Amino acid sequence: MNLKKAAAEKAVEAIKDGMCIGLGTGSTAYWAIQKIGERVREGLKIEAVATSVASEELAVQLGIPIVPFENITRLDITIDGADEVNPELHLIKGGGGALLREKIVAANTNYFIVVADESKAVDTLGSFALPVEVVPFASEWTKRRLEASCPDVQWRLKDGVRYITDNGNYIADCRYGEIRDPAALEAMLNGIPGVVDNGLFVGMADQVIIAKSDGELDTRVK
Ligand SMILES: O=C(CO)[C@H](O)[C@H](O)COP(=O)(O)O
Repeated sequence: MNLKKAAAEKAVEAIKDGMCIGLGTGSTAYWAIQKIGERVREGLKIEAVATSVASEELAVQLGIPIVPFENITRLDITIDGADEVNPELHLIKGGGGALLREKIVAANTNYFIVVADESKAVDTLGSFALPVEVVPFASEWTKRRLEASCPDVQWRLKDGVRYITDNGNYIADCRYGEIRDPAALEAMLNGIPGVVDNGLFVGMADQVIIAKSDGELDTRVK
């Protein structure tokens, strides 16, 4: 059974004619975009904004009408994946490098649905390295500031060179081990000059759908 697909397809049931939809990024959001594409081909009338170039390209291929974010005044539902989800529905996101656009879209949506397989459900956030988006200027200085609170900070690489986000920035992956106070850490990191944003999504998810290997869908709401 494809757990990511099961969770994603359940979330897509919430989408209705006339809605503006935020499209997430990653291998779980992929299945949501595929299902939305199928429903659009069957006649569903929606508009969408994407959280990454990759998701936008996929949506266009599938015939989903993409509009510039600036052109819309409301976003009804966003469906996106996560790297970790804790019992309070706080998240780590950004494993796919799209955390900044994902956070902007999630922050401006009326109802943010997170879809995941059961491997993403954790008691305490932090085993997954927290992605922090950093501007290239003085990036080593910013990294040293990150190292003051985190024992293991690594630049994300792609094909042996620094990974560059859709916004032209770097990602520092920060392995905290355990994040006891996600809200405090999120605020502290975003207070460091040179940090654009980080992958902690605190209090943003309205609903989380977790697909379990026994076939059940565990739906949690805020
Ligand atoms: O935050 C993300 C991308 O920036 C993804 O939603 C997150 O990494 C989960 O990805 P996947 O669904 O492939 O496991």
